[in-house]
Amino acid sequence: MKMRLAEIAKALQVDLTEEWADVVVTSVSFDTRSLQPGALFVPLRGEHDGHEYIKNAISNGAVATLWEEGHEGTPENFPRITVTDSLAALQKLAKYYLYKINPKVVAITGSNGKTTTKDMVAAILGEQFNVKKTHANFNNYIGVPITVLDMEPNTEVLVIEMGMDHFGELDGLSRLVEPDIAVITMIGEAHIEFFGTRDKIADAKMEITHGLKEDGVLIFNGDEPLLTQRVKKLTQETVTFGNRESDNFRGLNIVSNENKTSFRVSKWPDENFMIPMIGSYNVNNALAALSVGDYFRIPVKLMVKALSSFTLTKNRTEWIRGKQGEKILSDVYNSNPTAAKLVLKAFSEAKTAGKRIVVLGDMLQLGEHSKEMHAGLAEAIDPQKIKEIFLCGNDMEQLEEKLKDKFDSTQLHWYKTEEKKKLASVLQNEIEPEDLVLLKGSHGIHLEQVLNDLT
Ligand SMILES: CC(=O)N[C@H]1[C@@H](OP(=O)(O)OP(=O)(O)OC[C@H]2O[C@@H](n3ccc(=O)[nH]c3=O)[C@H](O)[C@@H]2O)O[C@H](CO)[C@@H](O)[C@@H]1O[C@H](C)C(=O)N[C@@H](C)C(=O)N[C@H](CCC(=O)N[C@@H](CCC[C@@H](N)C(=O)O)C(=O)O)C(=O)O
Ligand SMILES: Nc1ncnc2c1ncn2[C@@H]1O[C@H](COP(=O)(O)OP(=O)(O)OP(=O)(O)O)[C@@H](O)[C@H]1O
Ligand SMILES: C[C@@H](N)C(=O)N[C@H](C)C(=O)O
Repeated sequence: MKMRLAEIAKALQVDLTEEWADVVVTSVSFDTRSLQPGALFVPLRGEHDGHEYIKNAISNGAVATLWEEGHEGTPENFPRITVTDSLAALQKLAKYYLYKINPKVVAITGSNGKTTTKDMVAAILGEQFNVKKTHANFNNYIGVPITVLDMEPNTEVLVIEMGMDHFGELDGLSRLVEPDIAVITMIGEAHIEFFGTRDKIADAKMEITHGLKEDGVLIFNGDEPLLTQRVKKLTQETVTFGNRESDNFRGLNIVSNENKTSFRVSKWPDENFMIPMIGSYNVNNALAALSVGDYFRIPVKLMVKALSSFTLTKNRTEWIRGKQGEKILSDVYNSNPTAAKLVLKAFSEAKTAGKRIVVLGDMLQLGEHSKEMHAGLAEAIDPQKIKEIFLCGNDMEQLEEKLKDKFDSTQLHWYKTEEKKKLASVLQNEIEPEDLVLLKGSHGIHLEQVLNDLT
């Protein structure tokens, strides 16, 4: 971006000291640890208050800052815009910048598959448009405005991931970006602790349509009755993807192995599609992305090409070579029952001359039924396929109990969350070069620490 402070102050409808009017901002940052020279610093509150880091911001090259009125430590003689609430100002500035750049907006949500679908959509649209996509998993009330403000002036399409774990969050994000296309990948159990039922998760996910333009489109998983029921109330056009005869984009002839998944699509029966990743469930993500590409009239041959070589954000079923030559399937960004069962089943079919070893971390935010949901993973763990299991976290102890009749004590290990180092050490001694290792656990369990010990 390139905006004068005078323009930013006008967008925020606040006063500005005249001498600072021509200061030019080229980016916006809420974290001095990654702030780039030329940035407008936006102090936000986490465990600490971002205002404490103003000196770091200045030394790292910030040219101006937002500053909440009444805050101590005001940086005298440093360009600042005084606001009531810096987070609200960040969101308001994002809204202004979005209108200024005026891209088409594709908003993506769902219990699983948001990031994967976002990456696929960006790859497909990138064949013919200047695309800005969400960085990593920046998908909330901070991440979305930061993504908007990170757009280049020539951005034609904004592909934005939207996450939520409470009612009202997607409502706010949707009204902020006013999507032309909204995508709901699926309804699972992620964050069910805060909703109680999948039914209520579906209600929350439908909030993504609250800002959807009247001539916009909702693209959703037609295999999900919780969605097919709810979309009937919409005035906007709807498009479905999935595995039903009636779906606009239906997956066919799906063949998946550890490195790639090939499939066909009902709309283009003569085209062979391939995604360079394990897991037939990822075909639904690809179908959602193809639905978006079709809306933008991307030629199918370009969509085939884009999907065959797209770059997936790290730690989503990513194969990594371990120290001993083993292959590690890293799925450590997050976990919930649907995702865990699906990746366990896909991993169980991966070819190997050695053992398949599974490391499962707790699935967080599952609420009152968490323990039984953890035990329920047993249905996806076949002792004929999985030779050794390492479990990490309080609720995974339920799964250990459930598996004791299938695995003996040399094959089944449970550790507390804080014992990851010990888990990694024992695991290291079990691993042989031909083995495959799956790592899957919630963000808060931080299995990436085990991954780091193995690589
Ligand atoms: C407010 C904030 O910036 N938090 C980030 C900060 O967290 P922390 O509490 O450690 O901040 P501090 O107390 O250390 O610092 C306070 C502020 O000062 C800044 N600062 C600090 C030190 C310094 O030297 N310089 C500084 O400028 C600092 O940046 C703070 O602003 O740091 C963490 C580590 O980097 C960040 O992780 C944290 O970011 C939070 C989590 C955040 O929301 N970041 C967004 C950009 C984002 O989108 N993050 C996503 C994850 C989003 C997510 O969880 N999505 C959910 C669904 C939505 C749930 C919603 N209810 C919610 O609460 O988010 C999902 O399921 O996907 C990501 O990073 O992946
Ligand atoms: N369509 C899908 N259905 C079920 N599980 C999926 C699907 N897509 C991905 N997954 C599983 O969810 C994991 C996370 O995928 P991805 O990061 O794309 O989802 P996400 O919705 O962004 O997740 P999070 O909200 O945790 O960031 C994958 O590694 C895989 O295990
Ligand atoms: C990424 C974050 N919002 C999230 O989903 N957290 C899970 C539940 C966790 O803390 O593991």
